[in-house]
Amino acid sequence: MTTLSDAYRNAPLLPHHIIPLDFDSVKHVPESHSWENSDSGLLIRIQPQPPESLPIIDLADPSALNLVGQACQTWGMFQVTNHGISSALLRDVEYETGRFFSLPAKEKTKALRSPGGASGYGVARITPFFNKFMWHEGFTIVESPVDHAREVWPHAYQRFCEVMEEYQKKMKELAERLLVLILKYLGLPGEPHDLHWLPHPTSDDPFRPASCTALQLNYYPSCPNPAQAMGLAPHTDSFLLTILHQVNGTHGGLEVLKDGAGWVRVVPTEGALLVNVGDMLRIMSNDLFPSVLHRVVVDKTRHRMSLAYFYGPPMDHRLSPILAGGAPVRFRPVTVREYIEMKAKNLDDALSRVRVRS
Ligand SMILES: O=C(O)CCC(=O)C(=O)O
Ligand SMILES: [Fe+2]
Repeated sequence: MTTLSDAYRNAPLLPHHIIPLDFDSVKHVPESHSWENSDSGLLIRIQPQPPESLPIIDLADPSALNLVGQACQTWGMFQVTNHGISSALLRDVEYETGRFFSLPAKEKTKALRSPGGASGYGVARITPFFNKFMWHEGFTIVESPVDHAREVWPHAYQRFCEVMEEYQKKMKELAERLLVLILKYLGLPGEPHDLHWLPHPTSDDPFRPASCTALQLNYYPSCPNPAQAMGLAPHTDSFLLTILHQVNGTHGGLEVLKDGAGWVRVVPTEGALLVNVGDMLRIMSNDLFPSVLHRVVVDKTRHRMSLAYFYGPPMDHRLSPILAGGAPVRFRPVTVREYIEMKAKNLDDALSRVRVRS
């Protein structure tokens, strides 16, 4: 079985594309992190639209299937309540995430991601595609964080690992529950034999192939001049679904590029989780669902944390559009592994490389 690390091994990163700035040590935004004069023009701040337009869906609502499907189609993003993740578990992951990021830089770098690795501490994986660095630190967990956590806390790593593993387990259940709804909405018939990695409604197959997942802990320190900085540059997520928990109450920081409306601020709803469509679901939906560009802006006085759980099919699964009603095929088949490798080398161009018709 191939793993996420195998897919990244062919696109190793340079050390300066892994080690974050020691944000505690700077009083001004250094040139390396100032997007103000960058030619990308990404920093244009468009007046945010009213936040209430992003759908909030109660998963206990009998019409959840249609509401989720429609939100995927119009926004590619929505918030969910009644998601089954306890507030105690959310508090625990927030605490453990904060415990890691509040360590001195020297301690955090003990968990540094290796150049060709998928997991560990480091800058955002999209960094090499931009000529400026982001106001961000990340910690990626693929399955168990134990190897890296043990480097940081040789005698106190267990709690961190237990909490992160429990959270991933619950996130996986939620992702699969959402995916079953979404695939039904797309008109997928009863028991598709090529999607046997999804849970069966009545019997659990112990030999079910492992889906490809990762948990990304994000930390955005407060910034002396937020207008110059970029928390996370615009990108789309690669996998089928991302489930995002935004920590720090309601002040937000995430913005989504909405067709015709510009950058719209996503204000977190207390207790809700945010779900967004990734490129792989865009492929499976034959372009019906957009995988939307999103970015993060930073704040002068408050740091922000978020936890993004990425869920995809097993690495060897061949993604191809589910066709209802004989629509023309928009994407050629591609394996999960091929797509992740393409994205690691081409970022925004990856999707156009599998597109056969626009
Ligand atoms: O921090 C956020 O709100 C967004 C994080 C994100 O987009 C990601 O990790 O891919
Ligand atoms: Fe993202």
